[in-house]
Amino acid sequence: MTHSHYALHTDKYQINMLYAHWFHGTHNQRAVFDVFYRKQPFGNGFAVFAGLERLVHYLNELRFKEEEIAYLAEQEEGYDPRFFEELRNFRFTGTLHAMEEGTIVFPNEPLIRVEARVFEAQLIETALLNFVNFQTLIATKAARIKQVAGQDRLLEFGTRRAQEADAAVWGARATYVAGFDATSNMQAGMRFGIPTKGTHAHAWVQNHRTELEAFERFAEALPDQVTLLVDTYDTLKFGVPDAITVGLKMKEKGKTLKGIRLDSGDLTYLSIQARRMLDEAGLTETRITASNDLDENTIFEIKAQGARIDIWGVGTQLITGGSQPALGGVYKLVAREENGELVPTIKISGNPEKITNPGIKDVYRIISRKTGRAEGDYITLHGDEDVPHGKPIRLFNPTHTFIQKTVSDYEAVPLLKPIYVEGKQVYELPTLDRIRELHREQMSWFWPEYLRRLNPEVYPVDLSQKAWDMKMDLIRSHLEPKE
Ligand SMILES: Nc1ncnc2c1ncn2[C@@H]1O[C@H](COP(=O)(O)OP(=O)(O)OP(=O)(O)O)[C@@H](O)[C@H]1O
Ligand SMILES: O=P(O)(O)OC[C@H]1O[C@H](OP(=O)(O)OP(=O)(O)O)[C@H](O)[C@@H]1O
Ligand SMILES: O=C(O)c1cccnc1
Repeated sequence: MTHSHYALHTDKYQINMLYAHWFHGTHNQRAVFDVFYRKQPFGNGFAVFAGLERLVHYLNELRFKEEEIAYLAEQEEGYDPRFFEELRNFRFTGTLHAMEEGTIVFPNEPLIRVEARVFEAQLIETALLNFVNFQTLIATKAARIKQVAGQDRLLEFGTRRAQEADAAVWGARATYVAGFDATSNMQAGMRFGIPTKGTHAHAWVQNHRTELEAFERFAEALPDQVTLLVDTYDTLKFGVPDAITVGLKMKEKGKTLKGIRLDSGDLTYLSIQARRMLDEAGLTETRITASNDLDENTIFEIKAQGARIDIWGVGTQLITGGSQPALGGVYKLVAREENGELVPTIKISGNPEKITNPGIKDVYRIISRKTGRAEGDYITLHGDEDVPHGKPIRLFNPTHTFIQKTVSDYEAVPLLKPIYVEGKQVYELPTLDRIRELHREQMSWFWPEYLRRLNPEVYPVDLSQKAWDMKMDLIRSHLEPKE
């Protein structure tokens, strides 16, 4: 979990490009990069942006230390030692705009825009994508689970199955951004102020002669926070009756058995039976938690079957991304310095969806004043166009341009916020609770058809006419034969 080697948390090709820029004296030229992704994760209609706080920590701490420089000096590339002087003075001095964490985001729009010396902008690519791709993926998975869970409580249980320690901690934070209620990870709790929850393992029961003895001793030790795991031997025959025995004894002492946890078998059937047994014993306040390889699909299914589950503990499928192990976010050069001016650049591909959107751009969310709902996201050229305020604008799909609509009477909400201006952090990181609130507000801006888990409608993300014209001009200039 150490952050001390942040500067080398990068790919070798970045160092080699830094070196080659330095070698040719072009390292101070400015460059602009956009971060975006192309394909929705999990077939979802949106993603939940996360990773900014980690990125800010990284940029603030980014320095080359002597031991890192010594390591670079050993490399087979044989870097000129004068290059290391440049690295010793390395600081992030660039300007960076980003979406706020918790924002609902869509493919092909800039989530982050980095404008810096190419020397800095190039180095940070790898770490930036590493943070944002992972955290955005996990926040999006959490949002899908939150959507099916409704008012039920959601606990993040994934640490033991996460892809190592950082993923567990920052992943837990990402799930909280998107609506989880608590985590079992104590470090995430302490560092980020996320509520923590815990029941007990099968080992506790196995460590006693009988299940009843195990339950009694656990309840004696933690009388105010007891949730008993009831499936070690036989859930309905022994586990629930033993829990009821303990719950009734606790009641006599004025205490409440907070809950039981089901961790195997048919969770619908077992929860219905367990609820009936608890209610018949008068333990109506005892809540039922379920766990066991759950995800949004099993939770949806189990709820639809009429299960009586109040709390869902979700681990593996959440913290690893389950069916989708990575978000394919990319970092693409959109402008470069030439004769002191920033000029747009493009990456052309045979696949129209892979052609990049050139130039320095802003993103606005167009909110209808009449409905309060988002009509589409509108990408403009920075500084080139008036922010559209009230004037009717035409939204057209950048790949399928015949799909168009005109929108008037709207509010244009800028989504890219200044985070750094010339190396100075100008954005105060919000509290995690504020981020959750922002996320909830944002969800309420969208029609349900864009948010649904299965076959969602595609939300429009459109280029302004000028941004579109620039793209077309650049494509033409690259594809026309040169004299
Ligand atoms: N009623 C249900 N409908 C759909 N899926 C369910 C239902 N109940 C449980 N599941 C899910 O079924 C999957 C596998 O459950 P299964 O019964 O095979 O394993 P298990 O109970 O853990 O087995 P074991 O008793 O060996 O531990 C889990 O992902 C679980 O969440
Ligand atoms: O199934 P997940 O969604 O990943 O949720 C976490 C799982 O981790 C624990 O099992 P494990 O077998 O590791 O330990 P235990 O002995 O406490 O059950 C817990 O009981 C859950 O089943
Ligand atoms: O508290 C729990 O029940 C728990 C925590 C982590 C993993 N599985 C279960």
